[in-house]
Amino acid sequence: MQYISTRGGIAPVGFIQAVLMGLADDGGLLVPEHLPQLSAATLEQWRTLSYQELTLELLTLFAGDELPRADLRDIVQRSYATFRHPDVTPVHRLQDDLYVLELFHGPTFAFKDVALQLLGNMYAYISQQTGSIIHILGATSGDTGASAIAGVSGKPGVRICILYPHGRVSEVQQLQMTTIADENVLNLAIEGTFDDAQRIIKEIFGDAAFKQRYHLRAINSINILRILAQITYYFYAYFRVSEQQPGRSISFSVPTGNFGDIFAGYLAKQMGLPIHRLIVATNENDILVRFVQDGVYRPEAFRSTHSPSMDIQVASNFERYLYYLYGENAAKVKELMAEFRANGLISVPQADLERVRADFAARSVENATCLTTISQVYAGSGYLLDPHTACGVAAADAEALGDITIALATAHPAKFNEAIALSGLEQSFPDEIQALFGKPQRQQVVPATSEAVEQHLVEFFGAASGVLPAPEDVLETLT
Ligand SMILES: N[C@@H](CCOP(=O)(O)O)C(=O)O
Repeated sequence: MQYISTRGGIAPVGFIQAVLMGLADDGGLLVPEHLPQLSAATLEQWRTLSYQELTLELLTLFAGDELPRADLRDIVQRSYATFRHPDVTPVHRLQDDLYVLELFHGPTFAFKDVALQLLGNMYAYISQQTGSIIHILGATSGDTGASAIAGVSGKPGVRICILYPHGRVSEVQQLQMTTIADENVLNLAIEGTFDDAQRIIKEIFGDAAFKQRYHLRAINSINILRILAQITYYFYAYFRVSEQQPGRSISFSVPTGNFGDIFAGYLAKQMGLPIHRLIVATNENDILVRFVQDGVYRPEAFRSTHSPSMDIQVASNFERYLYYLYGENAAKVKELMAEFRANGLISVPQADLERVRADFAARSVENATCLTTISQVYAGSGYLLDPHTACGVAAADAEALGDITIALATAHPAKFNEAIALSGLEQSFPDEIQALFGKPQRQQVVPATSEAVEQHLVEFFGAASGVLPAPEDVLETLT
């Protein structure tokens, strides 16, 4: 399997090069050259696989023979051995036609662990096999940062710097990042929003000389492995629920900010998993909902909400979706992204919008509805939703598709004690989270500019960058 850019400006690269490249060198995003198509017979065979076995089958399709299957199996096994549930991502029936897919059983209690445990182990493997260093730069609105740090912390050959919006993540999210004592971890709290943080890392990754000098790697969902690893749970959940509800049409409701999680569902659908619709569930930062409704993708004023991980205006994976919406036409994507840079919007005609709506429904959920959903679901079932999952459940209710709907439970409520308290509810913290309170924190507050961040990176990554090679220089030792 080869990987190409959504903007068509790079020569195809293999799986490991794609993981290492992160953002494509032409500023686009990497996508597989073709999407594997799965027959009904294959789906039937896969139905009985464990989560780990299913991940191995899916990843083998995308990794080809670039790394030995035994090594890939070992990476997968170690990645999910850290989860607290034997099913890794179990489903829970909440109401008659509504299930939640619990994605929060990993080390940091958020869905990001599913992909970031794997990506962390993949980076450590590449570093070990090639004797090279991995320097990671990532941006977070709260969950990715903690998961990424947990994925690599303490792993030799890997250093990580995370940018997050100062004062705009939950207390627990901040503690999960800043209480890590590992010297390989640097937290920069930037004076801006998540969109500023994401813009800064794209600018830095776009500076080819800087990226190369400091061997920078991505852990955000601009990295294609993030998306590929998240495909598994759509299959796994579909198999579990369709066993219980044979013959029913199944849709997914996905709380989304950066369009990465729902894009993984879209790929699963494109590969042949018979998902009916994907519901885009946002908070009041509703750029994606307005796009599905009006065909216009245009950022508006940023809003702080009870679901801070989705406080995002510019969704980085939207570009990957445009690539598929326009029949894998990289020239068209390049033109649309240039239009976005020049005019601050992308507008699609009605005929194209109909194709969007064949796959997606969309709802934004106001702050007040988010809180009432948490309290009402708790009153009705005793099940405590986190505020992001509450957006997914509220969007599923509002859409009333008549299907079985699986709402992705993207985080554990303990990560968002502020919103739970505002819903009038109390909760006890899992031990791992309780232990964070009162620990010393390490973070530096920096202005929201690439220059300010680059200064810190030079200091943090600088010394090691000159000593050890980049994996690309020694990649043949892997194959
Ligand atoms: N919601 C995310 C924002 C970053 O998204 P990613 O999927 O591209 O890593 C977060 O919690 O950090």
